[in-house]
Amino acid sequence: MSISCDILVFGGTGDLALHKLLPALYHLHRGGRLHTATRILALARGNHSREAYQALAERRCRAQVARSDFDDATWRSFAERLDYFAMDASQSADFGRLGKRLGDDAERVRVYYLATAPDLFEAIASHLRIAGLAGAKARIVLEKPIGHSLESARAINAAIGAVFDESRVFRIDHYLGKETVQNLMALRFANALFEPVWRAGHIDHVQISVCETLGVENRGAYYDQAGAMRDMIQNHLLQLLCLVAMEAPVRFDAEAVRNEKVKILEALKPICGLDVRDKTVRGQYTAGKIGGQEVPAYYFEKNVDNDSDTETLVAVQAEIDNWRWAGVPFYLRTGKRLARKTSEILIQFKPVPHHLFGNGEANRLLIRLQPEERISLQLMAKNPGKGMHLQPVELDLNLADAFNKQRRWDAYERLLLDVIEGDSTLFMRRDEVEAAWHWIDPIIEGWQQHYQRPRPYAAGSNGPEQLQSLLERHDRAWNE
Ligand SMILES: NC(=O)C1=CN([C@@H]2O[C@H](COP(=O)(O)OP(=O)(O)OC[C@H]3O[C@@H](n4cnc5c(N)ncnc54)[C@H](OP(=O)(O)O)[C@@H]3O)[C@@H](O)[C@H]2O)C=CC1
Ligand SMILES: O=C1O[C@H](COP(=O)(O)O)[C@@H](O)[C@H](O)[C@H]1O
Repeated sequence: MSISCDILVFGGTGDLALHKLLPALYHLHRGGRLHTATRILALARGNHSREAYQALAERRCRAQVARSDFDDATWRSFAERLDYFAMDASQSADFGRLGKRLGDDAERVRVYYLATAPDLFEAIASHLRIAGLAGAKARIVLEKPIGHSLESARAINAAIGAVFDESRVFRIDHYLGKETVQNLMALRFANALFEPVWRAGHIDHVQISVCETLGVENRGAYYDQAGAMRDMIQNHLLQLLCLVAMEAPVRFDAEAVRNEKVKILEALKPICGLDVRDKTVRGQYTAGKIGGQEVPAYYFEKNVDNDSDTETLVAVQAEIDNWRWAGVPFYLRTGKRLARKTSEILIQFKPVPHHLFGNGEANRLLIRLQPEERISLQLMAKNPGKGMHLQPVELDLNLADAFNKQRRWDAYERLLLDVIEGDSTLFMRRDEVEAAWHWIDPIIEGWQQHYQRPRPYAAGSNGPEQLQSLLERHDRAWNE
């Protein structure tokens, strides 16, 4: 059981809080992982009574949690922890009221989870300090994206850093909480097999894909300002790239792991000016069909500008200028309203130096994060019967089966527990976030300078033609 604390969720009536955070806290409660004295306080401007908020939370958790994991008695005991406080987080005076509500127990651990738009982050940190609520036992959790550029990220980080020292700042990237993402570290650093071939001499290229069938749902106002580059590449995909490419940390702790990740981000070869034409693809979905249902074009989504040139798909050919990876392309791709939902990492090895048995295919290691968690290694094997006819076969590990179908933790469960326990290994450090923006900003500027408008692609398709040509021109193809 973890330590006793107050978890305060700013933006407690929002989509993230109701869809992800509360279900994760419910699971932690159900698994006996929350201290009996831990309380959860949701904060937002709307006027809700405690009972009304609990009813709202119950409705959303019921819809989110698997039926077999939800029962009324557990919900009632969870709801006892749950309360609501109406306040405007932009108003300093409201933090005085909050302080009174919390009482003054300087020894109590407080977790402030900012599930609001990032333009409130600076004000919330400063108001917490003024109200005397940011003492040594307080921690702050920031949702991605941290800002919309290097400059704005620096401003947010500086404002937060003026109130909370870095060890108490938890910049969340929920991809780092996914089991298979952590398994990537286990695969690389707990097995001797891969290390000797995990380098330029043996690897032809790497693909990192996060493809979604969802559109922007009800997040049009945010997404139209952000686009796929800021929403996904700047954080989730670059974090995956770091885990694939980093050197083995000397210890599995926050500083050692993050030191190695930041070295990779700093070694990313800049993509500037006209490079964007050769090394990136932007797309935007038009009307189409997903699962047999008609869906509208992006520019007809709620709260999206009718003339929007925001990208809903991006692909980038990244390169890492260091000894291990020089010359190996890392193809990153993410998009909404694509034909299928899948998140995966493909390591494409080079072919054997001499083909003894005619043409064979090169080995590939596929690490699938979603929808199922599996690791499969494609090897060449002999077809039964006469002659040496080879065929690719899969050595396939389904992680759910390997662990007796134990319930897989949702990323937010793992990460919330880490925050409560004060372990920031799976969170982004300030310099990582800034190094990522340092690489992203010139690409976005290049698009603006060279008027690189997004290419249209039909919802339910595999993306625009240019997505395929990014690889085809080097005789490669996306794993479909
Ligand atoms: N939704 C998701 O799955 C994900 C979201 N994120 C990030 O999390 C953040 C929140 O996203 P999301 O939940 O979708 O957003 P929503 O718009 O659904 O929720 C925003 C929340 O903030 C509250 N709020 C807004 N202004 C104030 C204020 N001045 N004082 C107090 N509360 C306020 C709103 O309530 P009220 O208006 O009543 O005050 C509401 O509870 C964003 O930065 C987003 O990028 C990150 C990853 C995934
Ligand atoms: O952070 C975000 O992630 C989701 C995708 O997350 P997943 O766990 O479902 O793969 C994405 O839909 C959203 O736009 C983005 O903000």
